[in-house]
Amino acid sequence: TRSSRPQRMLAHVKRHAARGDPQSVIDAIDYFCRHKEWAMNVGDEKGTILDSVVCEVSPGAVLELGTYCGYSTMRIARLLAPGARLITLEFNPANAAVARQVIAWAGLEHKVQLVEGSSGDLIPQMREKFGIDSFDLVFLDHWKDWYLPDTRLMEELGLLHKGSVLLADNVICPGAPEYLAYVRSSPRYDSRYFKSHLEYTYVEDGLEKSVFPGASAGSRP
Ligand SMILES: O=C(NCCCOCn1ccc2cnccc21)c1cc(-c2ccc(F)cc2)cc(O)c1O
Ligand SMILES: [Mg+2]
Repeated sequence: TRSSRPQRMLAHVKRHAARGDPQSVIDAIDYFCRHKEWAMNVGDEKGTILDSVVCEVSPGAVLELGTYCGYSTMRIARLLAPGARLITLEFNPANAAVARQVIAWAGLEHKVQLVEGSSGDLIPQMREKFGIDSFDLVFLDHWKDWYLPDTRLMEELGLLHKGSVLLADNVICPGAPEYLAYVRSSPRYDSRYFKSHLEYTYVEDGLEKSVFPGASAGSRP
């Protein structure tokens, strides 16, 4: 049967990127998506904003919701300090299989734990299964209408601490209106919009960065 777009992307990576060189894998995917076939990676423009937030937070524990082909996974993992951990969740097994190979080609598999399944099922298992107490950074890039319920779930499970950062992709396109309204209105978050463009296009999109000031914020003194 005909190959999938992620499979063609992986073939392009293996042909054009150097093993063990994350930047060359990132560049190969950006080239593929800009000049051959568009794909929904966060991309180079929003990617530099992601990079700057990762460097600012210098997280010990990161959760990524939405691996897809592993592009943002690599952007984050290549900037992590030794010993820091990135857990990434992917719902689609075929995409997960491609992502594992992309991450391995970049030589970043020892920094990344890719878990297949739904965030709603896996987030409640973070402590028991992965020994995670809380996350310093969460990158939301999965189903856009799941951003808010999953954020509420992480709050309720105590997986966010004072200063935890939520960074959400696609808050304009495709859009996450209920999530945006929540993080921008809740006294529980200091939220800021980084205007950019939908990956590899001129359409507006952006990232919303929301800092969790602590569970007590917004409750009665
Ligand atoms: O849809 C998008 N991403 C989500 C994928 C499924 O994610 C499912 N998924 C992955 C883990 C996971 C865990 N639990 C549940 C669902 C879970 C997405 C879409 C576009 C886009 C923009 C314009 C268009 F014309 C067409 C598409 C751009 C993006 O940057 C995106 O991220
Ligand atoms: Mg996205």
